[in-house]
Amino acid sequence: MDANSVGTDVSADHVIAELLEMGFEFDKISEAIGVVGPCRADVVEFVLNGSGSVQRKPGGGSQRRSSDRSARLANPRGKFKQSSITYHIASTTGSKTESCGEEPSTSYSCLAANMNPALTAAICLKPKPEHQTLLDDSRGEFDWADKISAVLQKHFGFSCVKGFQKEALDAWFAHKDCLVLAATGSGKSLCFQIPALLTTKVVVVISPLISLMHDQCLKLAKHGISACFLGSGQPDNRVEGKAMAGMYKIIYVCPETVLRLMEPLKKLAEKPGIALFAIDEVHCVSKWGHDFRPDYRKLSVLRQNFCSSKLKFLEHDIPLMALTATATLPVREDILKSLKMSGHTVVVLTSFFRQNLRFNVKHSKTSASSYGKDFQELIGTYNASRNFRGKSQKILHEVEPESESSSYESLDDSASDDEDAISDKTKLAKSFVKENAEHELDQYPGVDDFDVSCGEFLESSRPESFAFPVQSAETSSSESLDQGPTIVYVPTRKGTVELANYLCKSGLKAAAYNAKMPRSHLRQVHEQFHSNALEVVVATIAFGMGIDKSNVRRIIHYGLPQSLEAYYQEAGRAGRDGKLSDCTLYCNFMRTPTLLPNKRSDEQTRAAYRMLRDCFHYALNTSTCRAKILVKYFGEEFGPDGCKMCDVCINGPPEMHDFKEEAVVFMNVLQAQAATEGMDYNSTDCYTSGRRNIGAVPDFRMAVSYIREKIPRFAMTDKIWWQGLARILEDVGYIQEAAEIPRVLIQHPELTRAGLNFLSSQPDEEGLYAYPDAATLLAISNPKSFSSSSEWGRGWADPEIRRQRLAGKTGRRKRKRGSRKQPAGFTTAKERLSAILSKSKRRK
Ligand SMILES: Nc1ncnc2c1ncn2[C@@H]1O[C@H](COP(=O)(O)OP(=O)(O)OP(=O)(O)O)[C@@H](O)[C@H]1O
Ligand SMILES: [Mg+2]
Repeated sequence: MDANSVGTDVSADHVIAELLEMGFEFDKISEAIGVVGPCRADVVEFVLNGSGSVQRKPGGGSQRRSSDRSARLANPRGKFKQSSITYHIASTTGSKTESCGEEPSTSYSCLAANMNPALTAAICLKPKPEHQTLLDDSRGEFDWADKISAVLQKHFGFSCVKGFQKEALDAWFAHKDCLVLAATGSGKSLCFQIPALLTTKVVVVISPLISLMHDQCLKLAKHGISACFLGSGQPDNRVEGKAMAGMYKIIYVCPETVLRLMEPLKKLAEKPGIALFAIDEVHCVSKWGHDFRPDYRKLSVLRQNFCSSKLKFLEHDIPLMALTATATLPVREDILKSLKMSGHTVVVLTSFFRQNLRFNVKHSKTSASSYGKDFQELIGTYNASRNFRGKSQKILHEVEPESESSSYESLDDSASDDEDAISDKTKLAKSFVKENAEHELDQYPGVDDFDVSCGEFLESSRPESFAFPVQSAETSSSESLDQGPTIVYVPTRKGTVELANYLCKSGLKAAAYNAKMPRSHLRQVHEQFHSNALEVVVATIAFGMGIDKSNVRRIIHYGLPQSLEAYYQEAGRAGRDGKLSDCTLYCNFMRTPTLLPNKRSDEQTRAAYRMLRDCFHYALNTSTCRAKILVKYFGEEFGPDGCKMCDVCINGPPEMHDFKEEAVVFMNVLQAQAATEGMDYNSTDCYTSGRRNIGAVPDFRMAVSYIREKIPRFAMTDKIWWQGLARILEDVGYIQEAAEIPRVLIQHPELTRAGLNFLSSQPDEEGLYAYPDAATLLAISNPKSFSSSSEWGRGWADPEIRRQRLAGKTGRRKRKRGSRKQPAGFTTAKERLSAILSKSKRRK
C-alpha cells in the first residue's frame, strides 16, 4: 500500500474521516499519513508530537518508539493492554479494534460519499437547539430510549437504565446541570458514561482518587470504551496530549489537574467537543461533608468558563453532572452553591436505602486484645470455606525484592521451610509496623494513592458482559452469606498492619492498606482484591470511595468512624451485586470518641463534632432500625417498618425505663450548680443574651460526682450511666450543651425552658420513659462504686479531654480573679451545691 495515495486508499480515508471528526486539521492529517502511513495511532502521534515519536517504516508502515512511557505507567507489570491508539476510536463507530495498517472491519470508502453514516451525521448535522446531538441522529427519527438501550446492550450487556439514571440522562440531554444523589452501588457512573457513547464528544470526569479512576478506566476498557486518567503527579505529555485531542471517550482527571488544563479543555470543548463535565464523589466539595478536598471547591471554574456566553463556539453551556451517595441536606446546598451550578439544576434524588445490607453494632474494646474474640467467627468462616488444613498462610503475596509490600506477611516462623527467609521477612515486617505506627492516622487520602499518576486504557476487543445485580427482595436476617471478600476498616495505620498480621497468622489471605504504605503495594492490594486473591483487606479510610467490587460480603468497622457519611460510604462497598451482606460496627461504648486531629475553623470543629456525635448515637442506639437512622440522616423518611434485618429489628428494643427520678435529681443539681455560679434561670435574659462563659454554667462531671457522693442509692451509677440520661434529656429538649462548641458528650449541661417547666410541674403520675441506650445498658450490667479521685483521673490520657480540662481550669482561675459575687459563707463549690440542693429538697 502506498501511503501517499491518500485519495484512493480506503484505510487512509477512514483515518482521515475519524481524525477530522475529532478536530484535527485535514492538512496535518494528510501530511502525517504521507510520512507515517494510514495508521491512526501514528498519525495522531505525528500530529501531536511532530516526527520525533514515530519513524517511517519502509513501505509506508510505521514503527513505534520502543519506550512508551504511558504504556509503562498503565502497564507496569504487563497486566494491561499495550498502548495503541487504534483501540481508542472504534467504540462509537461500530468498528471494533483494528491493528495498524489493517482494513477496518466496517467498510469505509471515500471521505465524503461513503463514510460511516454515524460519522457523517456527527460531522454534518447541526446540533439541535434544545437537545444534545446524538451520535446516530442522522435520520431525525431516533428514539432516545432506544439509543440508550442500544449502547447499553452493546457495551454492558443489558438493555435498560434505572429510573434515576434516565432522569440524569434526560437532564444532560436537555443541556441542564444535574445533581445526582443515589445510594452507593446504585449505578451513578453510568449516568456520565452513557453520554460518552451517545455522542462523538468526550466526557470529562473529575474524581478524587487515582485508585478510583484507575478501577473505572479498567472496567470501561473491558466494556469496550477507551478512557484515560490524569492524576496530579508528573504529567505524561503523551497521554495528556491525546486526551486533550479527544482520543479517549472518557477522561478521568483529578481536580488539581483539571484546573491546570483549563486552556486545553477549552480547545477540546471546540473540537471534538465536551459532552459533559461529571464531578464524581461531589460531597468532597463541601466543608461540611466527610471528605473535604479544598481543590473540589475551585471547580466552580467549570460552570463559569464552559458556557456559551464565554465560549462563542458553544451553542449551549456544557452541562455539569455532580454525583454522590453521601450528602446531607446542608452538603447538597453547599455543593450547588460552591460549584455555582445553574439555577435550573435538576436534582435527581433516589432512596439511599440498601435493602441487602444487614447492619449490626457490637461493643468491643477494639484493641489487639479483643481480636481473638471479635474475629474468631470471620477466621472460622474463611478457613472452613476453603477446607483449612490447620496451617497458617505462609506467604501472602509474591515478594518483590525491592518492595516493602509483602513485609507484613505471616510472621509464623514455625510454618516455614526456609528459616532465614522468614526471619528476614520478620525483621522487615517489624520495621514496617514500626514505621507505620509513627504516622498513626489517615485522614484525607491524597489524590495520588497509586504509583502511577496517569494512564490510558484501551477498549478490549470483546466487551465483558455486565451482569445485572440480583436484587434480593427476600433477604432475611437468618440467611447465610455467600462467599466473598471482607474489608475491615480500622482508624489507625498501625491497626491495619497489626490486624492484617493477626489474620494472616490465623490462616487468612489478608493485606493491610493505608496511605503511608508504598504506592506500588497499594496498587497491588487493589489488584489482588479485585482478582479475589485476597480474602480480607484491613484498611484505613484510604481504601473506600467508589470501590466497586460486586461480591464484597462483609464490611467491618473496627472502631467508630468520624461520621455517618463516612460509615455509609464505606459500608456501601458491600453487596453491590445485590446479595445479602453484613455491615458490622465494633465500637467501644465506654469510651468517648475523639476527633482526628486536623486544622479546622471553629465552625468546622462544631460540624465535625456534630457528625461524630451522630455517629456515636447511631452506635449506641437500641430502639430504632439502623437502616432507618442511616437514611434519615440523609433526609429520607423510611416509613413505619424497619429493615427487619439489623440487630435492632431482630433483637427488639430493651425494656423501657422510667428515668424521672434520676432526671429530677440531675436537673435540680444543674439548677443548683448554676445558681452558685450566679446564673438565674428565671431571669428573662437567660436565654436571650447568647452563650455564656462555660465557667458560668454547670459542669457535667461535677454534677455527677456530687450526686454519686451525696446520694447513696446513686453511688453505683457511674458517669456512663449519667451520660445516657443526659442524652435522653437532651433528646426531649430538657437540657442543652452550653459550650460554644458542643462535643460528643454533653459537658456543660444547662436547663432549657422545657426543662424548667418539667422541673416545676412534674406531675407525680407521669414518668419519663425512654429506652436505655447501649452504653447505659452496659453501665447497668457493670455497676461501679464511686471514688472521687478515680473519677477525676479517668480520661486524662485522652488529649482532647486533657485539653478541655486544662481550659476549664484556666477558666476557673480567671473567674476567681474576677469580681463575681460568691454566696456568703461557702468555701467550695461542693459545699455551695450541697446547701442549695438541700434547700431545694426542703422546698419540695
Ligand atoms: N442500569 C443498571 N442495571 C443494572 N445494574 C447496574 C445498572 N447500572 C449500574 N449497575 C451496576 O451497579 C454497579 C455499581 O455501579 P457504580 O459503581 O456506578 O455505583 P455508584 O452509584 O457510583 O456507587 P458509589 O457511590 O459507591 O460510587 C455496577 O458495577 C453495575 O454492575
Ligand atoms: Mg461511584
